[in-house]
Amino acid sequence: MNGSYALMGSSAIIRHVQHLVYKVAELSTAVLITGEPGTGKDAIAKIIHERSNRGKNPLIPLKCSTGQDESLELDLFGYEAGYFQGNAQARLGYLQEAIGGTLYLDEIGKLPLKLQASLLKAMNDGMIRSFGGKTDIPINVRVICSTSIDLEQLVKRGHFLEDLYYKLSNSSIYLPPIRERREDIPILAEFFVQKFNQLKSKKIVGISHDAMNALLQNVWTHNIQELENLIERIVVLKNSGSIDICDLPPRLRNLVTDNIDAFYDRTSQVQQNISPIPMGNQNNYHNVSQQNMPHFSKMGQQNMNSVNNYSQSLSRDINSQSNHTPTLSKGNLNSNNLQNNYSQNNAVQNNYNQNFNPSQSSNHSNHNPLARPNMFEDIPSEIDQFIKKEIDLGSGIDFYRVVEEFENRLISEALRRTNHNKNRAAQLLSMNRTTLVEKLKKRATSSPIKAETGRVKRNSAFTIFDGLGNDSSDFDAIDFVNLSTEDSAS
Ligand SMILES: Nc1ncnc2c1ncn2[C@@H]1O[C@H](COP(=O)(O)OP(=O)(O)OP(=O)(O)O)[C@@H](O)[C@H]1O
Repeated sequence: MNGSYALMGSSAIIRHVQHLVYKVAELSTAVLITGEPGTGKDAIAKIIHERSNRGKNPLIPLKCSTGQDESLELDLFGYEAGYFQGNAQARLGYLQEAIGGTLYLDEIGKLPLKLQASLLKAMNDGMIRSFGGKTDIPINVRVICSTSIDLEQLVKRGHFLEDLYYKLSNSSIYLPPIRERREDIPILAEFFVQKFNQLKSKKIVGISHDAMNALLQNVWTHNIQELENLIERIVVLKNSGSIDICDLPPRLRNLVTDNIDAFYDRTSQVQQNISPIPMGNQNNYHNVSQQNMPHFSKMGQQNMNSVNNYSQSLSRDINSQSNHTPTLSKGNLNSNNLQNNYSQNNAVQNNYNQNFNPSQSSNHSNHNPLARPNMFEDIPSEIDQFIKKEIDLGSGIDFYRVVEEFENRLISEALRRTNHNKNRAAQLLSMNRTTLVEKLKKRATSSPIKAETGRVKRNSAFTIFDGLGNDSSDFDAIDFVNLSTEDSAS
């Protein structure tokens, strides 16, 4: 939990996360932050705490994956003097230390079941009793948790308390791996160069095109942490100049491609292969992604049009930088300086965005699987078609029906894209999970026809929008069935 308090990135995803961070910072409820290791969960927890009205009070971190069950329990609840034989001194538990502030439980999925129950009780009662204590102590503590394991799976297997899961996941933030938001790599890499320039008193001026090209194509199994460690190592070994391809480790040097379009096409295949794999299967995930990594040509190729365009457009664009890059900057790590240095690098980011993010560049508009500025961009045209059809039929438009259709379509699409994970679907739609569940319940009770089996058949509204080539009939049925089981508690 040390280091910078800045949240860097310009992808649609990171902007969405920033939005969620602002929203949950205003609340006092528990927060669950999910994502693979190194995606920035600790950083987000810190920012939420800093931005909340508890920000001036302590943020107490506890890693649930370390220590024995008993010592974790003592850490959390504390003990009175004389509780152990020969132990004279009392010790305050973390829950007490965090009073008025935040307790951050890292890797909550590793918390033993017995302790999960004690934590849930403490959260529900707002009271704890230390070991050897005779009275209950009121605690006003916000709990933020993080996990890189899929808690839903743990609940299903009986390794995690369902009630605790629902209490925590009411406000949840998912951080996708960096390979799903590669647009953020240049900005993060440049940010880390500045960070370690300051910390190590170095004067590295930036990252060359070839080197950045390789960074963009790496798989980053340990996500941002791996990128940060790499940049730190390079800055330590170098004194000045820019980071070039020869400064990178050999496995990265081989990633430079002579054809950036080929890279996008190949990466698209990789992404299609890996995206549906749930968080819990990270090992499989890495295997799959590595198997499918494209074979890039060796370094030194110069015909990377996109990259060359970058340098030509740099001077042209340097004066027209937008402020769209979210930077949540706080804290003690000379963040002002970092931000100042960093803002100069916005130019670099935007140029990389233009060259590597085809959604912002007409040259590549059909290629980019990496940037997802608008996850639902295909939906408005479907709605347009639907409206046209209604008008053509001469029946006019039923305003409320069209609005309802649009809402249904967005919800269905979000669920489909998240493999029916309601937490993530709610995140995609920037709505609370409970709101989503309510809407699904309404949808289930208002129109669908229940079959004898208890499953729910799609109503005609969904058929109208079945134009994506995806058979969503099973999906709708499964979705409503889930409602009566999984969601009845929430
Ligand atoms: N968006 C970001 N902008 C700047 N730095 C970031 C960002 N996300 C993560 N980092 C940095 O990357 C490093 C790894 O992030 P962090 O420790 O928060 O990840 P994590 O998901 O909590 O990892 P773990 O699961 O291993 O605890 C930290 O130094 C953090 O400051």
